[in-house]
Amino acid sequence: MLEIKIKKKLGHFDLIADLQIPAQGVTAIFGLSGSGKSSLINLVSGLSDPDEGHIRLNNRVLVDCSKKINISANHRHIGYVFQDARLFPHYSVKGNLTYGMRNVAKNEFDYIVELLGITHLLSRYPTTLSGGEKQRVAIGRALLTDPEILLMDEPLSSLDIPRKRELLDYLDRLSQEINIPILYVTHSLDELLRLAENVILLEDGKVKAYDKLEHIWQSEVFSVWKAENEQSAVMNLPVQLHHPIYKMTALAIGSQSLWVSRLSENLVDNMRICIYSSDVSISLLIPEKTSIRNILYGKITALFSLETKIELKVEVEGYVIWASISQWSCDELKLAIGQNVYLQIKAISVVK
Ligand SMILES: Nc1ncnc2c1ncn2[C@@H]1O[C@H](COP(=O)(O)OP(=O)(O)OP(=O)(O)O)[C@@H](O)[C@H]1O
Repeated sequence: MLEIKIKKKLGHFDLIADLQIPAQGVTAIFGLSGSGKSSLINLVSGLSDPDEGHIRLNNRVLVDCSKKINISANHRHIGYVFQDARLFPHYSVKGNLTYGMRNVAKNEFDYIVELLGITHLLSRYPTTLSGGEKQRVAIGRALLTDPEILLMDEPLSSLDIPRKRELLDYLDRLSQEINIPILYVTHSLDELLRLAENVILLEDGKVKAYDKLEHIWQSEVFSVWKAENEQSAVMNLPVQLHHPIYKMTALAIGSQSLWVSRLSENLVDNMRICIYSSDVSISLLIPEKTSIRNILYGKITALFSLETKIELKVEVEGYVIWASISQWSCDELKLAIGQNVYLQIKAISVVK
């Protein structure tokens, strides 16, 4: 566990955080430019010092202002990946990887190098690598120092979109396979959806929210980040079964099922999905003889009237799904809070 309880004066505001971050999975630090994201992880890495408070990693004090303890950055056992790879230009990829390497057996080295897809690059020099390849080497170098936590400060921000997607795939795999917690700074919704389990939402140096991604996504404070005029629901659902004939997988939403495309043959326990309100319509009777596979039963819990449409919040066995319909349909069906309805879901994006 990483415990952060600090105060730090930053230009026109104070950065204040009181957080307990789990010792596994990806915790994203999310917020507008200038909200204090990099400053927060710089305090953890030891690149800067808090004015007040303490930071502990797995019960080990990294810094404690009241006790005047401040462990230097190289002794914190922390891996850091910056926006730019910062490789040593005069060392080969292998030289970069082994620089600062600690407690790593040969088979572990091979495993990390393979996981990051850089085995074929070992004898190359940084100037001959693409941006994405450089970042993969930088991640490998950080991992090979045997860190207790990996800090990543917008590692994809300097890459073009195809390279971003490619590296995102590696990061996704990495986060599932390695047993090191990752503190990941980003202001990209794509990266958040794909990688984060927990999210720290920063605004002007203050923690506005800290919760599981699925909860943050539904929260009022997060609404400004989502597409204007369109609601969406993100859910992490357990896999129920794979269709024996069609490449579809059923996910359990309480006692009901949602069918989604099966993206890979790998068996996973859970899948994260996103459903946009524009893909959901409402029926008062159970729809019959329809091409739509996903029909759920739920209860309307809120109704928001927008300029051109109505957004309905529907609760399905504890999960929230949004449906977007016209004022005309809403009036004709006489929809109201507390009413039970069938949701017809036309499309579901499988996030991971
Ligand atoms: N050493 C410093 N002295 C004064 N102000 C600072 C210092 N470091 C950071 N700041 C200010 O603190 C605020 C937060 O900066 P920080 O780089 O942490 O934000 P950020 O959320 O990481 O932004 P970005 O997404 O643009 O990287 C900014 O207004 C910045 O100008």
